[in-house]
Amino acid sequence: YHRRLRMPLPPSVSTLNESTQSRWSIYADCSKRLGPVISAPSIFGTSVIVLNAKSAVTDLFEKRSNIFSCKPLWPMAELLGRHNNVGFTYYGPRLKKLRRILHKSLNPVALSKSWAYLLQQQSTELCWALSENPDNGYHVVELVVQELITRFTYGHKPDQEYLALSRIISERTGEALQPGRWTVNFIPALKWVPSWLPGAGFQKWAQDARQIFYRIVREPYQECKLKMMAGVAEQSFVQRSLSELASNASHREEEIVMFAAGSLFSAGTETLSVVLLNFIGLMARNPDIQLKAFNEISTHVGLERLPTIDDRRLLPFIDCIIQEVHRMHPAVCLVPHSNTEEQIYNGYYIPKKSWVMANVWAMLHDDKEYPHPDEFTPARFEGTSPSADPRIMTYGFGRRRCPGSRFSDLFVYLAVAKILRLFEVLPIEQNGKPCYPLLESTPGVISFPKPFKFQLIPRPEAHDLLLKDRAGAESGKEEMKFHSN
Ligand code: HEM
Repeated sequence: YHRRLRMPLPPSVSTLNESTQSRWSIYADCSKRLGPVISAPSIFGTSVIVLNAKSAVTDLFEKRSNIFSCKPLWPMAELLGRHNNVGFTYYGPRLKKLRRILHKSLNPVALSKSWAYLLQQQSTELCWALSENPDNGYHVVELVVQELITRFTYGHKPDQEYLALSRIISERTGEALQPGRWTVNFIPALKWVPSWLPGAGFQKWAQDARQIFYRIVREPYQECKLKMMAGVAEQSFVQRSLSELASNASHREEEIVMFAAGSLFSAGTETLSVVLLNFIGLMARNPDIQLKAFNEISTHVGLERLPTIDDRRLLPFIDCIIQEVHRMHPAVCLVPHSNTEEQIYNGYYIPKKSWVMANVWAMLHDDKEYPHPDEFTPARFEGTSPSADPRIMTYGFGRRRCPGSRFSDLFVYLAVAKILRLFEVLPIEQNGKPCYPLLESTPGVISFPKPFKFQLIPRPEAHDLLLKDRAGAESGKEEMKFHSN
């Protein structure tokens, strides 16, 4: 009470008119007047603090990570069972176990030893699928990324049913998180109200979604276990993690593997698709940048083969493009954390269990750090220090930083380098005029570009190179097979 009386909350943004501007850019504008730390209209009756500067995010999410590594409370999402997912798990021993098991399969050594093949193959598949079905390019990107994540997690491609159920869960989760829609989000005790009571229809709605959620988490996991017992499981996150567990592992330990696996589809597919779609859209608007990248590949890798992971250090301009794509359009513009204790920061009071959001978009559009931030200029990253790299921010912070960042970054590199080697990306034409992708983003937690169309013009030898790469990948497949007995 003493602190609460003496310290003010950060200066507040009174209204949000999201019809004309996204929330992150409204917060960025306000912070120019009010300072880097502001408070926004509350969500579910809880204080919302927005951090618009890198220094504030470093001070709180990194230096005070013991306090700021929790996630906000989402009672309705809990009713859907989503608190079992890594991204919704509150900070504590369970989260540490989940992240430890993910790290075992996603650390740099595991990546180069175990997943190089999958990343190489699936990035070539992306180029092949795009060349086969260019009119539907936007959805091709999403589908290939979904295949990548499911193959990594369970060792096989997703079937139509799994994709359909995952889509339902993603939509239901979005609805569960809608501010103001559910009373239980304001009064968490309603979680315990039985579904037969009048007015408790939300319980039935949540129960249906929860059953679907548990199905998509349990069924592929059980299938992978059965394949392991039969000795025919492909290498995957589940297969690796289970084979490392002791033979007398408890049910709880197995559950950790199951829920860590069940988190990856929702955490990895949309974010990764967004980055690739923004890349393609930005390329369609920037032919000169494509040419510069193609020349870099032609000079340092040659035109006889596709770029590989080992070529990465030879292609600094490709990396500049990737950094600039992340900077222009971060996949997650507002990254929410929560604090387990009340805090004072720069003379302001931050109540316990606030929503504290890092405004990644604001930090990456700060014109002091990135002059002319609305212009797509990959060359701004030529020779810059690693501290300017936007990926320090776009993959999150402190103890919650994205565990899939290295895996994802390697895939983005391979996809970008291969697309730039194989194709020229052009806008489609309408009435004889180029129709450039607008790349307006949707307002959700993950900011997808609105669907757009593009054309791909093959560069020399593109088709032959793709055929050769696919054949090579197929013949190396046997090495991936895992026989547990
Ligand atoms: C370009 C693609 C991606 C981007 C931009 C991205 C970004 C993020 C961000 C911003 C967070 C929240 C971090 C925080 O709260 O501070 C996060 C969390 C997470 N990401 Fe990613 N991610 C990507 C791809 C992936 C992939 C491919 C995987 C899995 C293989 C993955 C797995 C996760 C998981 C499990 C979490 C939850 C971590 C936790 O809450 O402790 N992500 N990611």
